[in-house]
Amino acid sequence: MAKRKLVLEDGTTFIGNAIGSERETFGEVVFNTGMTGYQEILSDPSYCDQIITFTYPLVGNYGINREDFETINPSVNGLIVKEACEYPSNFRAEESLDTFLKAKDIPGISGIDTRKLTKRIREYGTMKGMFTSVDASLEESVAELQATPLPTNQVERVSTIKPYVVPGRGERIVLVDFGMKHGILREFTSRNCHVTVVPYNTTAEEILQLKPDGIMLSNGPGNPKDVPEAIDMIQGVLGKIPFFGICLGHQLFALACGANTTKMKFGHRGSNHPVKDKATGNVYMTSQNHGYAVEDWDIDDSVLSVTQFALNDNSIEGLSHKHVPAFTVQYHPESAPGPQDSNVLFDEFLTMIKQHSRREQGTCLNVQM
Ligand SMILES: NC(=O)CC[C@H](N)C(=O)O
Repeated sequence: MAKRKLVLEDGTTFIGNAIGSERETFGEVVFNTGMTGYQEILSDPSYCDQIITFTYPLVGNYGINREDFETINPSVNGLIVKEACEYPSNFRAEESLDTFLKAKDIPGISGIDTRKLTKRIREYGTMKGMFTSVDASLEESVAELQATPLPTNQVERVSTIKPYVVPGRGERIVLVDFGMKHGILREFTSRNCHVTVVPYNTTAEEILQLKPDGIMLSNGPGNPKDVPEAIDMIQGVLGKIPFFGICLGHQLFALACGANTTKMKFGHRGSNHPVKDKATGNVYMTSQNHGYAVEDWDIDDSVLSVTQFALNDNSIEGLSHKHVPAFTVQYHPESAPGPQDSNVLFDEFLTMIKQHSRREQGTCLNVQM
């Protein structure tokens, strides 16, 4: 098997086996602690431009199937694993991990000590890294890594270019696609909603013209501050239509309400992050994938309530607006992959929509009287 080298910007090197495509890539190296779900994770557009290392030592054992993609065009820049299974065994498997990586032009490296790599990232924070040939000069690679900034503006690359409709007989939802996981769309279609998926830069006026009952702000890659058009849009529709936001959608909602976001040291990526709901005291196990978080110290508490927080580091995991129907979570209630403890949030959103429309109708009746 051909060899490949992973170089980090601090000069740490790992030599392993080349898997996937031949491409020599560069990206932010992040780790995911999920024990399963590699297909969903590799195809989650929120990982655009990043190189993912799995802490679970065996990846690929149940292959790749047709149903579990979060998008069919993954934008991840690389994969790092301890052991990549060559011969998957599962009734749903249609191809091996390596075949999939080659078909999607994603390079990877196997056979390295992913625990050592993860400990390094935990200690120093996420770092830039690149795949090179084994005999490439370390000095040159490190100089290149240090001189090359991480890419920005990923949302415009992964969002849909044109709006499209998935018809249904229930509530009319406008789903703003910042790099949407298809799991979010599936949650609405399974509840019979009529979903219009729109590009990330759709304006408030364009959304209002669609007369939605509710607006869903999707997850997405990169820094929320790279998407100012979405912040304007949110300010333009807030209070007119009920809102629900997930992950990047949560961060954009916070920015639109005057809060701030900041980059975390190494983020939250995994399938078992405990989150506590302040009102009920319930703890949910959640699926997470984020490198930014809403800062808690400058939230205007006359506008926003912090509804949930992470038990691992106390960071903000949920927000709701104090005066208008809008709430958001930092984690992934659609799971895909991960536990489904918080899936009920989609039902709560549909209940919020019904209550809002009853209130609006009540207001109209009062006006007529
Ligand atoms: N999954 C997401 O939506 C991620 C949001 C954002 N890109 C972050 O890393 O924090």
